Amino acid sequence: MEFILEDISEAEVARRRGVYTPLTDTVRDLVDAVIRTEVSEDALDDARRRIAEVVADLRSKQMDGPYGVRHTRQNTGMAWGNAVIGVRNALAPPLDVVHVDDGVRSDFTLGAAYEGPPGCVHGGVCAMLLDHLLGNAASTEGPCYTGTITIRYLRPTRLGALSARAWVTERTGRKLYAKGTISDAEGVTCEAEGVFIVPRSAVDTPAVRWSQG
Ligand SMILES: CCCCCCCCCCCC(=O)SCCNC(=O)CCNC(=O)[C@H](O)C(C)(C)COP(=O)(O)OP(=O)(O)OC[C@H]1O[C@@H](n2cnc3c(N)ncnc32)[C@H](O)[C@@H]1OP(=O)(O)O
Repeated sequence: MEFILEDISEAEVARRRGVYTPLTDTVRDLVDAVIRTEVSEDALDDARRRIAEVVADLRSKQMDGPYGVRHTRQNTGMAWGNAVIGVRNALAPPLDVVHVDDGVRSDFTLGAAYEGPPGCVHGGVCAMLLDHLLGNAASTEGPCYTGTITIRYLRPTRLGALSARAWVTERTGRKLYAKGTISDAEGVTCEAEGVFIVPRSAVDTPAVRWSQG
C-alpha cells in the first residue's frame, strides 16, 4: 500500500475538484434515475445505448488500476476514488467530513441507491460510513487502518437527511480506540466502536493530512 505524491499546487487541486465534482454528481444522479425510472422499455434501451457511448469515450484514455490515495507536497489528501468521500466516485454519497473539537462530523443525504430494508439505509452502508468516520477521527496524526469494528443497530435508519460523528476515546501505542454514531432528526440510529491501528509499516510515512483536497 503506497500513497502517491501528486506534485501539483493547491490551486490545481481545487481546479480539478471543480472539473470532476459536477461529472461525478451527474453520474450519481444517473444511478438514482435508473433505480427510479418508469419510462418505456424502448426508452430504456435507447438510454443504455447512449450511456454505453459515454462509457466508451471515458475508457478511450484511462489509468491502469484504481486512482489510489494521492497527496500534494502540502500533504493535502486526494482520496478521489474512495468509496465514502471520493470526488471521482459516484458510489460515494459523498461524505464531506469536517473536523470539530472532539473529532469529526458529517451531514449528508442518502437516497434510493443506499436502500436495504424498505425505505431504510442498508446496514452495510451504515457500517461503511461509520468505519470511514471512526478511521478518519483516529487518523489525525497519520493513516491508520481498521483492526476491529462493531456496529450496534439501535433502530432502522431511514433514507434521507442524516448526520454522523466520530471521536477517539483512548490511545495505547499504535492502537486508537474510537466511537461514533449515525443520527436522524429523532436521534441516534446506530453506533459503532472500533480499534484502529497505525501499521508498523506506516510509522515512517509522511503524515498525509486526512482531509479531502
Ligand atoms: C485522504 C483522505 C482519506 C481519509 C480517510 C481516513 C480514514 C480512513 C479509514 C478507512 C478505514 C478502513 O477501511 S481500513 C481498511 C480495512 N482494514 C484493513 O484492511 C486492515 C488489514 N489489517 C492490517 O493491515 C494489519 O493487520 C493491521 C495494520 C491492522 C495490524 O498490523 P500490524 O501493524 O502488523 O499490527 P501488529 O504489530 O500485529 O499489532 C499491533 C497491535 O494491534 C493489535 N491488533 C492487531 N490486529 C488487530 C485487529 N485486527 N483488531 C484489533 N487489534 C489488533 C495487536 O494485538 C497489537 O496490540 P498490542 O500487542 O500492541 O496491545
